[in-house]
Amino acid sequence: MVAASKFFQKIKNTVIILKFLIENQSKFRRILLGSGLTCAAALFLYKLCLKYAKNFPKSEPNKKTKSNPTLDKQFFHELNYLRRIMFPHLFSKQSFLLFIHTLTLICRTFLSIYVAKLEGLLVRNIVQKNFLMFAKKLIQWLLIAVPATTCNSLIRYLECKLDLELKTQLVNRSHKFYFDKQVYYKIALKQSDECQVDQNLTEDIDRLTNLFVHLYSSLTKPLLDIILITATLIGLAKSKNVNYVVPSLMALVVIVLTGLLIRKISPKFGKMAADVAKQKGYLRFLYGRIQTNSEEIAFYAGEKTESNLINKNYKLLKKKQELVHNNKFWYIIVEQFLLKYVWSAAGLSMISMPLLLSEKYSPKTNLQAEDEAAEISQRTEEFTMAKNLLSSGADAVERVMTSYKELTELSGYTRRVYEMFKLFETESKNSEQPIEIKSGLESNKLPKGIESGIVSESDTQNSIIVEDISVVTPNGEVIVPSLSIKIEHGMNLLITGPNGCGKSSLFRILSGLWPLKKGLIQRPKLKDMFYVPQRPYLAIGTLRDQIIYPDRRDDMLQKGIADADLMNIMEIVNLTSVVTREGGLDAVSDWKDVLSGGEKQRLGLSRIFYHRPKFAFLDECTSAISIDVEGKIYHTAINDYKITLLTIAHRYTLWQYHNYILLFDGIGKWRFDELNNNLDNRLNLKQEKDNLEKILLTVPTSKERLQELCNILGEGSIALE
Ligand SMILES: Nc1ncnc2c1ncn2[C@@H]1O[C@H](COP(=O)(O)OP(=O)(O)OP(=O)(O)O)[C@@H](O)[C@H]1O
Repeated sequence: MVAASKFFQKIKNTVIILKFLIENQSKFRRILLGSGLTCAAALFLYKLCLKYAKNFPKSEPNKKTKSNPTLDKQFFHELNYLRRIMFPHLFSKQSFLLFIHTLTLICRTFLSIYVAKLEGLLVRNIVQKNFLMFAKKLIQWLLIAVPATTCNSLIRYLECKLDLELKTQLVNRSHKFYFDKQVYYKIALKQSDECQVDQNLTEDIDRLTNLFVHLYSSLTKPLLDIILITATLIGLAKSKNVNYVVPSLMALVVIVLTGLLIRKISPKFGKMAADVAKQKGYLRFLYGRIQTNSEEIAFYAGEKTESNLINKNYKLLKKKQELVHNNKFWYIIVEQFLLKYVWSAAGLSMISMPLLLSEKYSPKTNLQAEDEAAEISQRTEEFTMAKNLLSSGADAVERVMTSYKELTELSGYTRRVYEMFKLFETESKNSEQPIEIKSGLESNKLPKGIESGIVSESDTQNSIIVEDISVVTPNGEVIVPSLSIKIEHGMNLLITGPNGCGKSSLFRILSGLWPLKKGLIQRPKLKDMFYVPQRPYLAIGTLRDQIIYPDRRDDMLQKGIADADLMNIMEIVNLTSVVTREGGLDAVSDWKDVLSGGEKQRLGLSRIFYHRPKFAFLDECTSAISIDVEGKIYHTAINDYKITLLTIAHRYTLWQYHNYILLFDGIGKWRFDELNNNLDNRLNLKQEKDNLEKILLTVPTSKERLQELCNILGEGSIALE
């Protein structure tokens, strides 16, 4: 109680001193004193908040070496990179929309000033009881509402339109990169939680353009408002011969100090936004995996493991989002205190100052009652107008300041989208394009100075020539150091060897999916080579689309192929019953789920009869097909369609359709032999080898059992000696 009374006594004394000081100073000194006190209070507040800012909940420390997205040089560089995509040139549609948007924003500002003036006149006429003028101004007020509301709606419409246009620009450019030179595949190879292209392509681009357009409006219009309103207020003060320098300085000091403070205490919203987006992307990736592998997971009853993983990651996302909300909670308290209350106090002081302190507005003793009424109404008009203008100005400055939060958020999305484009660019640059040749290329004529391997392709090439190539995985692991083979058209090649010896990798290199690190490949163009994997990809669309993939119906018609031809193909692969069952070639279904494993493989094989390539790479694509249908397909492909088959297979039943064999030993060596002459003999030897392998594999367990029996019987054994 004693302390409280002492505190109030101190305040009372300070007020008395201040009152004394104010009353005994000239008006100019009073103004100086007022602004000095304001500055001191602002500085005090600044220091207080800085102290508080030290205890501000900070975001988690960044474990990675990568810099956090903030408003630095890097951010402006990244934004400029994206700006060049969003606004391709000065006279683009996007620039035009931005121009119109800016014009509308300018119009809106002029309208605001006009409305503030009109409101002042309305109040003046009320105070003067001038009904006629009041009614006239009221009609003017209603009339101006028409362009004002149109302007407001137009601003929002143009914002949405611009947002959509900018998004389209970014999406188009990213699709161009993504699908060019099979960048999507190269990115999938390095798929990690660092690289979330699907999240980048959908949510991040969306948020980026939203924030960009929103920030443009909430920065341009307020800045324009500030300039025009300040000019109008100064003009008003000048016309009334009122001191405007001190209030302006006061406003400047308050704005700068609060601005600095807000910047200082602002948490790293940019990094937080990027973290949340990344975590969302990862969660999305996990959900996607469950959908893709639902059957396998269901067979294993792996729900618990999967749900644990998802729950764990959801908790992480929740934690990251909570961090943002907690930071926003504290930040908004300080922001609102500074921008709403401190500013209002400063604004009220600024407006009242001319009225309270100016000589012009001091009460005059010798005025007539009528003159006094006129002066009061004029004062009211000016006060109302100044108050309106000032509050619009304060709103504008507040919007600029609160944009800081969004600006840091924008930096987060800018970083993510920029990094996605850079990744696309890098992968696209790293893709080696085959050299197109008209006649054969010999290794002794290879261009000098090229360290990687060379792939050459031509329309007339009727063979696949592989000269001293290395089979190297994208991780740089050498599987086969040197391989040289020549496959002429008509030489059906069987490729075999243990798991992981590089069979499929050879196909990947021949198809250009993996880069060739060493050696020379001469091959036909990709359209003359067709790959059929063990699990064929089934596209979204009709049954017809599955057979002709990746062609579309238009391409099919252009090639002069009719549905009847497709039905013939279905006959070869024994799928006519499926066409009938599913309701014809136009039937649409989720083919991945409605077809059996064997049906999917047969559908995958039907594509070689549609595309009729020179060479077909068949990668264990008949493992689920019955032997008779497999035979029919191979027979038709080789004899009727003259397709040269390169088959990876472990099944002996397929040997008979091939005349050459490439055998990998699994430790980097290989053998290339003719199969025709000694096929039966070779098959017999192979079977004998397999049988012996089976027997020898059981030897250790047989020995153990024999030893046990000897122990029980108390006898010895010659086999154990
Ligand atoms: N995308 C990849 N990135 C890195 N290494 C890979 C990739 N794909 C395959 N490999 C590795 O390359 C090696 C050869 O794989 P490949 O698929 O060619 O084997 P394969 O001979 O076809 O085996 P299988 O008979 O089991 O299909 C394996 O050790 C495998 O781990």
